[in-house]
Amino acid sequence: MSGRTTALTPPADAVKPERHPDAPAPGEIIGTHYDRCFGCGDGAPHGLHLVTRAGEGVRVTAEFTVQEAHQGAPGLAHGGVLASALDETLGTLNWLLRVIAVTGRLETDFVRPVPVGTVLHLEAEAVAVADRKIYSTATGRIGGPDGPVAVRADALFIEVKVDHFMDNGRPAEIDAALADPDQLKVARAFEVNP
Ligand SMILES: CCCCCCCC(=O)SCCNC(=O)CCNC(=O)[C@H](O)C(C)(C)COP(=O)(O)OP(=O)(O)OC[C@H]1O[C@@H](n2cnc3c(N)ncnc32)[C@H](O)[C@@H]1OP(=O)(O)O
Repeated sequence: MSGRTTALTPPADAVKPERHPDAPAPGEIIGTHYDRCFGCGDGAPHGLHLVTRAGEGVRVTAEFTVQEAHQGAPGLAHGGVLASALDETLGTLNWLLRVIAVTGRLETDFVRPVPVGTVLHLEAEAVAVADRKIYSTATGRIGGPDGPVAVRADALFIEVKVDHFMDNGRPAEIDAALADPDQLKVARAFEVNP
């Protein structure tokens, strides 16, 4: 039984999120948006290396294998790492909406312990939009995509302008990302859909 805060209940005037016509097709892998992203980047050695796929509607699925570097208690995944996996999966929904957004609130239930070596099967869905606010929900299952729920989260993402990253990120990484000759990579590093 989970008690959500009112901040995660969509207001009465919220609408159903609409998948953007140019969103990746269902089944398509949504590649990493930034090489050094802890959630999905290949250049983050202890990162989660999450592989996310577009689903139907405004849904995504992802898989994350818990590594030794992700432990909290001996042989068990750290709760913060599991919350990160949920956050990353939820964040990827914004690619399907073609909206730049950041996590404002993330409420996580830890239902079952997750041992090292486990594949966490994640699924997320955007459920409502109200102005700049995007309400979404996610689960992480173990033992297979239809296995028992080990973690779940509800989240509120807030739409931002690209300036959010330019104004607040450390200049060294911003400059390095902007210097990439691959314009697609530059756009994606700042979470702008191509
Ligand atoms: C593929 C991509 C993968 C992405 C990886 C996963 C995503 C992430 O982890 S992003 C990183 C973590 N998040 C952050 O760093 C965000 C830090 N926070 C901020 O920058 C700001 O607080 C920000 C942008 C969220 C909101 O600030 P601001 O733009 O000034 O919005 P503000 O006017 O305060 O709020 C807008 C609305 O959202 C609501 N809101 C804002 N924050 C919250 C919150 N924490 N809880 C509930 N409601 C909130 C406000 O109440 C307001 O609602 P209303 O319009 O009804 O009055």
